[in-house]
Amino acid sequence: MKTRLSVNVNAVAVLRNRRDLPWPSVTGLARIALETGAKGITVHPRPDERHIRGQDVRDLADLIRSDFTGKELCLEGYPDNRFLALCEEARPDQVLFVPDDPSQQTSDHGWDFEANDGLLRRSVDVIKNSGMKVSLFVNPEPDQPAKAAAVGADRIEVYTGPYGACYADDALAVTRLAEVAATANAAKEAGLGVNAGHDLTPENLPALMKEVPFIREVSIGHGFIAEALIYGFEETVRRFQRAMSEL
Ligand SMILES: CC(=O)[C@@H](O)[C@H](O)COP(=O)(O)O
Ligand SMILES: NCC(=O)COP(=O)(O)O
Repeated sequence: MKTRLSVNVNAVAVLRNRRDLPWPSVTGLARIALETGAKGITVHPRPDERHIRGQDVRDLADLIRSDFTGKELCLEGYPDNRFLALCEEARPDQVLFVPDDPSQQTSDHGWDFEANDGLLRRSVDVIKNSGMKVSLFVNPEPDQPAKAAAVGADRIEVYTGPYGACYADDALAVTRLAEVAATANAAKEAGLGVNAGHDLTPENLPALMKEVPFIREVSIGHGFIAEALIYGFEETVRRFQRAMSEL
């Protein structure tokens, strides 16, 4: 089973929103990524619409549904009524619930399952009853996947930010990678699919894929856009695929 690459295009919307103009085009660049071989698009429509807006979600859902059979849309967000309503409207293939406070700069931690048990059970039910996959963002701690399974998740997404941040410290990277791998193995034992995301790059992906070859999907945004500014979207998809040994 090959690991799927889902390109997160939040940062394209950051650039687009600098002016009251429709370029760079979120759907246009998503199309290039999908035509080049990415298996999906991920977006995080945050409450303040600092980057991805509700209309971007609708446009991406229409694009993938009409032109890219077999490719997937993943929506990420905190399960408030606004986000759940957007998921019901757009019907993505997968929803990732993250515990983000609206004021957070980015997603930088997984769920506190004890404190959010009722919210997660209700929200997971809403999405699964509508026929969409549910993934829950978890810290790289092996006791977390069982808690995700207990509230009904289909998958977890292991937060790989601490691993990605070790780009200059090989010893620490080994430790952080072991934490990710232990969490992924615990999820597999709990019968959950395993996704991974946050601060992944062509440099840190090979070791991750070697250690955890059963990852179903990696979603990559910040590192993807950083590469694409140098190499362009098409070549950057290929660079990530090589790093994932897809080619
Ligand atoms: C869930 C995750 O780790 C990222 O997709 C995050 O949602 C990115 O959000 P920003 O692009 O707003 O930093
Ligand atoms: N779920 C992770 C994601 O979609 C992208 O995270 P990042 O690569 O922007 O850190």
